Amino acid sequence: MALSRLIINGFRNLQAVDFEPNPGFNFIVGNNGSGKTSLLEAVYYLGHGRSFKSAVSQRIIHYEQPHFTLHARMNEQQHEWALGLQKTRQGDTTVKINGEDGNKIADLAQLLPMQIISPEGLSLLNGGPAFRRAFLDWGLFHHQTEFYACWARLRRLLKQRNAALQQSSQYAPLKIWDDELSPLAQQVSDWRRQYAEALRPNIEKSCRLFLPELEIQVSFHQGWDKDLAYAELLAQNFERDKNIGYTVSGPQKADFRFKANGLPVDDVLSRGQLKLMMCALRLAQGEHLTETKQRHCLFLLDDFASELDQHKQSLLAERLQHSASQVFITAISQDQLKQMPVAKGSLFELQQGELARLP
Ligand SMILES: Nc1ncnc2c1ncn2[C@@H]1O[C@H](COP(=O)(O)OP(=O)(O)OP(=O)(O)O)[C@@H](O)[C@H]1O
Repeated sequence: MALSRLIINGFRNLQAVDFEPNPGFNFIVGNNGSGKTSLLEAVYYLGHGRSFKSAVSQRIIHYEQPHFTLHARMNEQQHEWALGLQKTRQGDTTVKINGEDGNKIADLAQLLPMQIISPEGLSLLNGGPAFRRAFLDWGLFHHQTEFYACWARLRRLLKQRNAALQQSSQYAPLKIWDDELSPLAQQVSDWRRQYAEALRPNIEKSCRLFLPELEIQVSFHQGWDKDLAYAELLAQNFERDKNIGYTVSGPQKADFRFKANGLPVDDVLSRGQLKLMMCALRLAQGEHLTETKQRHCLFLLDDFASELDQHKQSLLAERLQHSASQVFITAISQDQLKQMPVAKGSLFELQQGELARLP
């Protein structure tokens, strides 16, 4: 999968960007504040319907514009898609696929599997479990067609159960929710466990390459005692859940933990090592998608050179090349791209939100 044209209007300081990306490497250089991260953020927004930087989409719209629009032309296995997304200051979102309205963000996300490696992305390793659940669920979204609907239904049921918890003094009225909720929770957990297991060899291989000095262990935790059926646990925990006011255990608390030499990675790894581990995980997930679904992720790398020594930079360049994916890489200057195969890709420069192709 590769974007063959990208048009960005009114997105942060990118007033009118229109270019034809290289199907391989795209290097974007520019001074601080020129719009490099914003360009990656725009591509990410198109594939996720949200930013990786800002929780409030209105702040992303150019100060003087009523909306932003993103258009892309995308090719995959001899098919071409025209994708469009517009977000207004009022919060309305329009998604168009091949000129047709009424599509959802999930439809765009399905077409555009992508991985981001950015300074914010370190939260995958040093943030809360929600970031690691999102990592697993990204994989399931692309591997298991029923996952998205099942997880959405489960989340709705949990919300309703939490509201009911505040009103019931007996367990009996909650059992109606729990009878529906339990099999869904069990199913989501089974899928997550299976995916985590399937991904493990890719993660181990990738970590051995990027962090050969460390023994990395990965483990999946489903969010409740694995020897207990979820329905049983909900009934058992009723009093505790009622006192706290919400459902304490379950798939909404699952985690995918990483240890280095037996210790939590966020405690022992340097910042550079954390970045390498993030690269290893993202590349492993992309590689697994290609192996199992014959699909290529798009890779977005913000501030590629920071924290990495030259050897690791060239290792990352090599792995990205090996992935045969389309890649967007930002750097302050061409100097920082010495370890990258610049001659094989396209080089662009951003100056105050204006993009120009360099020879
Ligand atoms: N809603 C907005 N409208 C217009 N400009 C904005 C908006 N939000 C942010 N900006 C500006 O857009 C510019 C682009 O920021 P961006 O983070 O993309 O730069 P960058 O090239 O990645 O910089 P750095 O190298 O410092 O990371 C900044 O000057 C920022 O102040």
